[in-house]
Amino acid sequence: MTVTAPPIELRSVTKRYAALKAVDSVSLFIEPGECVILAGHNGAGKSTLIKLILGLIRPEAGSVRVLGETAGTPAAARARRHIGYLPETVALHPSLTGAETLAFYARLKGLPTDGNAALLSRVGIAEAAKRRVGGYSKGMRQRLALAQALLGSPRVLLLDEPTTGLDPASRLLFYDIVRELRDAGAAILLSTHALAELEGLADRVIVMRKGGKIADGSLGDLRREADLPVRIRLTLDTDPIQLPEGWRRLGAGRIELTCAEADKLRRLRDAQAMPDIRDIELEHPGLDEMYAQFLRREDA
Ligand SMILES: Nc1ncnc2c1ncn2[C@@H]1O[C@H](COP(=O)(O)OP(=O)(O)OP(=O)(O)O)[C@@H](O)[C@H]1O
Repeated sequence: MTVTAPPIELRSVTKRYAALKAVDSVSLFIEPGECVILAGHNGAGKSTLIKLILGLIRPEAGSVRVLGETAGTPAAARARRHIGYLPETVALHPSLTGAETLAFYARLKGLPTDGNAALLSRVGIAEAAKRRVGGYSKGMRQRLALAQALLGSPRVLLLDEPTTGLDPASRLLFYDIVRELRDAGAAILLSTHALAELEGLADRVIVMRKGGKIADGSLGDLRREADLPVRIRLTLDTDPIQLPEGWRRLGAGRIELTCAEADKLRRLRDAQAMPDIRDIELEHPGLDEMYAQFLRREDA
C-alpha cells in the first residue's frame, strides 16, 4: 500500500519576528478534499502560517511540506503551479484589464490562458473583462483576485480573509466556488473572522492565539470540547399548567430547557415523552460562541 503525504503538512513549526513568536510550534495536516477554517484574533499568526506554507518566509524550527515538497526548495517552487493563493490585501495593476490581469497570472504560473474567459465568467465579472481594473469596485477586484487563485484548478488553496468587503451575493458565490473545489479534492485552508457564515463549509476549525494552536477539530469535536450549554425548545398543543424541572416558559405553548452537551440525549428523550408535543427544536452554540469560549479559557 502506498501512503501519500497530505497536501499540507506542518510539523512543530515556529516563526519568530525578533522576540515575538508569530507562529509557535504549530503542527497541521490537511488532506485532499478537506476545508479547514483558521480563526484567531488580529495578530494571532494566521497570515504568517499561510506565508510559511507558501514558502514566502522560512521557519526557525520545524518542517513545512506542501504537495510532498519542502517549502522554499526548487521542487516546492515547481509545485507552486498547483497552489492557489488569495492574499489578505490584493494589489492589482490598475491600468491592466481584468482579462490581461488573469493572463499575466496564468503566464507567471506557466499555465495556458484558454480557460481564462470561463474563469472570469465563473466569478461573475465576464462583462467587465475588457475594462481596466482601476475602474473596478472593491468587490470586483476581490472576484478577480479569486479568479487568479483558481487558475489551473489548484490542489492546494490558501485563502487569507477572502470575504472581507464582499457583498452577501458575492460571498455566497465565493462559498459555492470553494465547495466545488473541495468536492474536486483540493485541500483548502481559509483564514477568516466571519466564522458564523462558514460553519457549513468547515470540515475542521483551527483556533490560534498568540501564535499557538488552542483548538483543532470538527465542529462536533469543538462543540464537545467547548462544552457550552445546548437549548431544547418545545412547542406544545396546550399550555402546561406545571413545568417539568429545569424548563422555563417562553410564551403560549412554548417552553425551553438549557442543558449541558453531555446531558442532551437524556433530556431529549425525556422531552419526547411529554404529552401534546407538536415540535422539538435543538439549538447548539454557534462557531462564534465556541471560538469565544476557547479564547476565554486560555485567557483565564
Ligand atoms: N514582517 C513582520 N515583521 C514583524 N512582525 C510581524 C511581521 N509579520 C507579522 N508580524 C507579527 O506577527 C504576529 C502575527 O501576525 P499575522 O499577520 O500572522 O496575524 P493574523 O492572525 O494574520 O492577524 P490579522 O487577523 O490581523 O490579519 C503579529 O504580532 C504581527 O505584528
